[in-house]
Amino acid sequence: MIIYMKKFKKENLLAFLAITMDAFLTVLSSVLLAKLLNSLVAMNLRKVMFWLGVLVFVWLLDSLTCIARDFLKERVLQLELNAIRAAILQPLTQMSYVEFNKNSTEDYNSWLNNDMTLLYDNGFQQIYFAYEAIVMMIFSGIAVILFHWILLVTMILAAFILFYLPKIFEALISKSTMQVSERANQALATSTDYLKGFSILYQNNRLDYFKQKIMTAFEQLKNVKIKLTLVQAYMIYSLGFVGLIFQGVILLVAAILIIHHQITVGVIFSVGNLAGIITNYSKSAANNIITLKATARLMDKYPKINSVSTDRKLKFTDRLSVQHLSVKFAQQEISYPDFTIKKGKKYALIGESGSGKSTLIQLLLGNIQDYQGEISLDGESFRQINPKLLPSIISNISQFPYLFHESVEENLTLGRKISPTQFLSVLTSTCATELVSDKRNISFDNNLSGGQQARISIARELLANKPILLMDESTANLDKTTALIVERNILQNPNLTVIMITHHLYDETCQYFDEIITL
Ligand SMILES: Nc1ncnc2c1ncn2[C@@H]1O[C@H](COP(=O)(O)OP(=O)(O)OP(=O)(O)O)[C@@H](O)[C@H]1O
Repeated sequence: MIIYMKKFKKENLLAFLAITMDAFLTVLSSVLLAKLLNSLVAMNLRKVMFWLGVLVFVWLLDSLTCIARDFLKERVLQLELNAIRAAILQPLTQMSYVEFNKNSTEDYNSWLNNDMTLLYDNGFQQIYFAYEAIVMMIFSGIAVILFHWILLVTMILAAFILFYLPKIFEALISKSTMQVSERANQALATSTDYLKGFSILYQNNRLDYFKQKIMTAFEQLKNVKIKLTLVQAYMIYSLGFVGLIFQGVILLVAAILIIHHQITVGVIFSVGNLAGIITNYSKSAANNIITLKATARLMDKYPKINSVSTDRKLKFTDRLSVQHLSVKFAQQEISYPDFTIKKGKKYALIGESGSGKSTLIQLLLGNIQDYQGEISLDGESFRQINPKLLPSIISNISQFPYLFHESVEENLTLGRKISPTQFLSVLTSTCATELVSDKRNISFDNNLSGGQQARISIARELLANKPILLMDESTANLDKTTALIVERNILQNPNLTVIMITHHLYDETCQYFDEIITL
């Protein structure tokens, strides 16, 4: 967290300055109370009026400082949180698909949302609160020494005990914070899962089950949150009690000093105030630091930036070969026949359901790395090639297109610069020209047919202009006439090497395949 605070040095400096100013003015107003009370004891109305005026001015200044403090703190807090979000996302832009899948999308979502709320409340805020507590105590200490050194010694003793007492609770709070983060992750994953599957449960009259599943996850979250609050409350209120005892002791010391004419009567007001500041802020500083330490641990789980460089450019010049390839899952082992995919040729991949067609696609994409046998690209083993490089030469069109809730155009370009000629040629070959003429700027919100979505996802991959194209039942959602046109255009493209999984080999397109691989 300190690293992120250092990133915004100037902004933090201003925020800390405003906090310091507020602490100074708060303590100053306490000291001024002594002046006011002493004037009252001396029955001097002019002086009372004067000190009251000064006090009101200090309060006004303090209110303005508080507005500035809140603004500056919030601004830097938001900058820091977004910098952490960027640091969570950065490694994702550099990792392989296998590494990305080590965590679920719900995990990532939870880190970017739930964890940021925890880091905001129990992390960064606590640093600013702790700093506020420390400067309050320092200023109060300076103010107290103006009255009598014995008061300062008593207050330091109180502050010391109140600061170290909460250590007893540290481990418990740390454990409870981690539990809250984990349960929040799980609740988010469950609610996302059941909300996505709402239509299935609706059709099956199982909406009670829908509610019950989501609520069970939130019940578990509720329990750990209550536990965390309870542990924090035990700490805060037991310390509060000890703090009150110390305030009593400090007032007693002040009373003894007044009786012995060591300090004036008016000081009692200020001492009461300053004792309150010191005891309250010393215990809250301890609480802030413990909560902060517990929360900072959250950041350990985020992926770190992988420093392996990926400067190498991968090329496909001749062939992709598979030899003695097999992959083991818990329940079964799938073995593949040997085959060679030659540059520019077209292959149909057929086989019964469960024979391993989609698994082969995942192997060729480098998304499964635990396999036996050999896959090689132009004679180089896949095991020697960084899997992150494979997407630069291989496109994959799945049977289940995913469209972002953006315009059709953005779904096609994904922010890439594409020449109008290439754009038009790809859209024509995928029978998708009408989509860009009519719906180019509409935002996708499940308002396109299955066939339209499929055509957009096919066009999107072709626009990437990569030499190898893997298709997993990609035209299954299209009517036969359109499917035939799209398939034929792809199969007739001499620049593409195509491996097409299909359950229906049409006579019309059969002639374009160079080989049929049967699993
Ligand atoms: N990640 C995995 N973990 C365990 N088993 C898996 C995994 N992926 C696939 N399988 C199993 O491997 C087998 C082959 O699955 P795959 O999806 O490759 O078949 P397919 O030929 O594409 O089937 P279909 O034509 O029905 O789509 C199936 O029995 C499946 O259960």
